[in-house]
Amino acid sequence: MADEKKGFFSGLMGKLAGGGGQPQETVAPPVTGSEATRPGFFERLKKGLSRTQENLVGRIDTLLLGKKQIDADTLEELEEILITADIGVATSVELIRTLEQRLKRNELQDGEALKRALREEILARLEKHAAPLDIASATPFVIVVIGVNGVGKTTTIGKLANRYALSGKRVLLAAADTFRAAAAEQLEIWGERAGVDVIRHQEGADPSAVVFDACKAALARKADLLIIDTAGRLHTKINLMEEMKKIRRVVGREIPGAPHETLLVLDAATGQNAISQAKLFKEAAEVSGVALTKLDGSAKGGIVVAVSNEFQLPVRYIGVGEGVDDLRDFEPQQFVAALFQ
Ligand SMILES: Nc1nc2c(ncn2[C@@H]2O[C@H](COP(=O)(O)OP(=O)(O)OP(=O)(O)O)[C@@H](O)[C@H]2O)c(=O)[nH]1
Repeated sequence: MADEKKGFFSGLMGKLAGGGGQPQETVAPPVTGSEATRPGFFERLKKGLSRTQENLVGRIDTLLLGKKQIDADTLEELEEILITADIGVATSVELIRTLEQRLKRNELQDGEALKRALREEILARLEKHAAPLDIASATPFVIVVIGVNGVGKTTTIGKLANRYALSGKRVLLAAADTFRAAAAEQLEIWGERAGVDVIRHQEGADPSAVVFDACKAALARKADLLIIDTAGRLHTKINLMEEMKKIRRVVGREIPGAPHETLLVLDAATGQNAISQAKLFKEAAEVSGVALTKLDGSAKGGIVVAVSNEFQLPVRYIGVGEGVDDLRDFEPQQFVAALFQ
């Protein structure tokens, strides 16, 4: 990690520990530096995915080493690798069935052909559900962000705010996670950095009231994008459903057609746990897209495939680091190229 990045995060933590009254100078300068001094995103993606690459492609290479011929046993062993690389049981079985067909058609002459076929099949599944968010499709475009604690929800909102503000969009943030004061404070710090206003109330306030004010403010200030941070907790499914219903009702009443996106943030490093969260949140909260964080340093990047194929949820963004420019639109071609480098 770059020193300047550490500088920002210790600054941010220091500011949080010291309470909200500290002067703004305590926040260190931009996190990631310019693109000129950092490797390009594809390089960072490749580096970030290196453990997943080892866990998946590395093990496939070992399996294929010295194999003269691909047969049913090879595919059986491959299935086990796919499952343990967090691609998910259903998707792994589906991939193997397709490869079996290709084997029967004599399309898998050797290891290279098998790898190529697997890459094509994974890409086809990712592309089927890929759909980058077009925030210009409505004004203001409203994103409600949900996800359990610690998955990188606030960081993701901060990165999005920064990115869209930099591209000239008028962005507004709403701190509707009113359960913890720290959540709103953290959001404000990201807001300050991005030069974006944050609508917040006191700790313990009704999240819907924050949402109501934020919608009014977004309309009055002619915002292009309103991002709402919610507690989105999963105490019980009923609780979450009720909270989300209320928020959606308020948003929809104030801004017809909104929310345009209910974005679920998942921590890729939690593997199967993230898969369970996707299932539960999809049932309870009408999730329309996913941001997968912490792909860097995780061996469980296969869940990108599981999430989109099993739950038919578009992966909108991927996070490959703590830096402000470490969150990007998910691009299947680029992802698969980085994985099968
Ligand atoms: N390595 C890495 N770290 C990340 C990424 N995204 C977020 N983080 C880190 O994950 C930690 C948790 O992020 P938060 O944004 O505070 O998570 P949250 O979901 O808002 O959590 P609460 O505030 O507790 O609800 C922070 O230390 C972030 O810097 C990522 O893509 N890669």
